[in-house]
Amino acid sequence: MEKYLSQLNDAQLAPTTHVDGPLMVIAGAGSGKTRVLTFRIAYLMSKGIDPFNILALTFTNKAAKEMKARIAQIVGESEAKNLWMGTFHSVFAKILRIESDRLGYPSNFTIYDTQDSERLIASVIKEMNLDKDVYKTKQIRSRISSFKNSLITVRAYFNNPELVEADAMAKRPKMGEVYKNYVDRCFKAGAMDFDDLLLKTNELLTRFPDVLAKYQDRFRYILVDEYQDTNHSQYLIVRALADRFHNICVVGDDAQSIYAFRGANINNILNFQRDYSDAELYRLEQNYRSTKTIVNAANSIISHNKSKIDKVVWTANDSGNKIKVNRSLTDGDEGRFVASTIFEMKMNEQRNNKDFAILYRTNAQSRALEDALRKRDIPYRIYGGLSFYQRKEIKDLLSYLRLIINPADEEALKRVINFPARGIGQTTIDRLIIAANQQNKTIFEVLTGSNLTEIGLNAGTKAKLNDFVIMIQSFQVMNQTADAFELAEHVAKTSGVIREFKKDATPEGVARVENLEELLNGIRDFVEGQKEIADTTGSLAEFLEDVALATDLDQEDTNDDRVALMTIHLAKGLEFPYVFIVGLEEDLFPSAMSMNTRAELEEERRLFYVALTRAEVQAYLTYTLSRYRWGKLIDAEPSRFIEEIDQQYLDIITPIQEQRFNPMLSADIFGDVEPDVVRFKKPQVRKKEPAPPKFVAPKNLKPISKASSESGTTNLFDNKLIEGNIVSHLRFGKGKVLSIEGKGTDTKAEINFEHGGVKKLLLKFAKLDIIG
Ligand SMILES: Nc1ncnc2c1ncn2[C@@H]1O[C@H](COP(=O)(O)OP(=O)(O)OP(=O)(O)O)[C@@H](O)[C@H]1O
Ligand SMILES: [Mg+2]
Repeated sequence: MEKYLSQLNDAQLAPTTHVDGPLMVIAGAGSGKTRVLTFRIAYLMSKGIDPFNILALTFTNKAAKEMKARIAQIVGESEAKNLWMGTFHSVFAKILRIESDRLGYPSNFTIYDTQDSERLIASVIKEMNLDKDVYKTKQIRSRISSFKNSLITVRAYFNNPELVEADAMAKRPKMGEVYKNYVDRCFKAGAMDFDDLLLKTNELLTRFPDVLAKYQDRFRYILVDEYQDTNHSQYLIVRALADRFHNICVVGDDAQSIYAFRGANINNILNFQRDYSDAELYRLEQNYRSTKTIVNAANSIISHNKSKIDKVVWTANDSGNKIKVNRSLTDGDEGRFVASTIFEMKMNEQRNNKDFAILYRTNAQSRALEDALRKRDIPYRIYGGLSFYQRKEIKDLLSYLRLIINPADEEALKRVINFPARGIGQTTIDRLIIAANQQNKTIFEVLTGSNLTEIGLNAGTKAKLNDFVIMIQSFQVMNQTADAFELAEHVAKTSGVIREFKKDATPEGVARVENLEELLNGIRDFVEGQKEIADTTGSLAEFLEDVALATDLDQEDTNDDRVALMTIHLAKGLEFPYVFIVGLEEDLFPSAMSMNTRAELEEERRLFYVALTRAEVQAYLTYTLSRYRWGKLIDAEPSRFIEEIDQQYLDIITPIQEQRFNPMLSADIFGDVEPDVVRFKKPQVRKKEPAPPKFVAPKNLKPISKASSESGTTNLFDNKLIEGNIVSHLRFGKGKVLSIEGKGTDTKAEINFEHGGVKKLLLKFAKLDIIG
């Protein structure tokens, strides 16, 4: 039997080695569902199934990457890279590009992010002369999003009197027209929003039976992780694709369904056996992640939910410490408690920053925590929130790049036509939009093909517009030969974007310029990465796709040593030795907005279950007696969830801060929390199975030959790089050379990197330092 299969228990082995026919694994947190999915893919490949025929859908791109790296370790990189693996959005964006002409879209369609969609909606509302206090952009966008996720097209909307009436009742009688205009404008701009990526895939598969047949034939084996959180649109796609071979494997946990508010439908689990009458159902019961205390406490919490599939979760791990519950006076105190506990644990237990996660219900809670971590010099990273790519300066430059690839992209054009200011006013832009609407053209087409005098523009304005068009066209010409980095750098300079931000000498302005430089670095990295990796091509279009589909968890390199801060929603599927769940107060968690019905409250409880089950060794629950919310200090009450946990698993910490509370001391590094509150015994957790053979660089290795100059490319193919060398790479970190093949400028090395797994690099491009 394959060696890796010995890393599974019998219950896990059964679904892993189930090859043909539908199967579903329903099991509690930490029981190895994701592991089963990963190993099953390796197993299918070992049975001769072509990786091109396997489609695996994950919750984040990061999860897909990790899964692929794990599979590569088992079956080899060259095989693993042919798997179709990623989020629903990224996989189907790829397919939509291939099939775009069927739907009348260009293959270089832009993907609008939430911000682009909101801007377009705001623009439509303004053009329609509607009251923006009634037609609120965010509300309209989320309504359109839910239409799309329920596959309610514009036509279906108008054919549905209930929907029309509901909007009339809500004093938004023009909702349907706003929806229609928004959809038309996206289409004309050659743009899809996130929800379109699913909606259009459904349209593609229903309207074109030959396309459906093609992908049914391609994806003979389909696997879906976190199945409990698929929405209706995703469900239909999966069902259509699996309809021919029925080789569909879904894994999930109804107790972790936390996206109902975004349309996730728990019935997808319940209906699985109805859809596939021969479906095999597997259950896993043993949790490998957490201590007995955590597993039992989580079980006691979820037992309060009425609607659930009953299941057993137990663990052979040690009991571990009780869950610590800490009360603070204010959110500032809560932050200080968390920071000093982490500080102490690092000192006493030699823990790393990345062993800790702080989970909260809402992004707004991060500020107090950040302040406290900063005071203790504890490095942290916030996931979610405004991502790098949504910052103003970044979007400005990206909009130029988008326009090069897709000149129809209306949002990109509106963003940069007068940025940096070149004397093209709002009236001119409004006239252009009207002309484009009347002539059924894109704005760029109006600019290049129309008689601009006819639409009332004077000679001066026309000259300015002409300069703009010529600039964009010159970029397009350059795009045919230059790589994405050369082009982006040229655009940043020529367009004046960098110059504009450099004028601003405030710290904010300086930070913006740094961010732009960071973006350019990122593009350079991307281009070099593409050049290095054999058999791939890199282009500006590919870079933009990467950016558009980056999810909140995918940002930057996540391997460095930092405390993780994120909302519980984002933490799904992850695990950390130490987990703080903060802000456990009524109206915050459970959220005040989710307590109207039992169903909503049960979803909050599942969210709490997800949070608690992220912890491997120790969980902390914290709440405060007062908290700043909506700009004022309000009294808070402990969350009902704390009471609902079987109390034998809790250790209520004496709230020493109250006795010692003295704001003057709060900056004192040891002054705010009594040390013995946080000096815990060494947790006795059963050592888990040996970690997969991940490369770990030997400690204290000093570079012995610095092969690369600061900026130059290393010519390592004529250096004597040999198998077994330890090398260091800018992006992938340290790695070990597994093998070398080819000669001269074609020399390639297969390297197992700390960050990024096994990669095959062309040495003439690879920037490597030999360090051992
Ligand atoms: N048979 C096993 N032996 C040892 N460790 C295991 C085994 N099965 C799973 N694990 C480990 O237990 C942890 C939880 O596994 P995994 O993440 O696959 O669970 P899951 O069911 O997907 O959890 P979640 O519901 O949170 O997504 C991981 O660290 C995994 O490596
Ligand atoms: Mg999982």
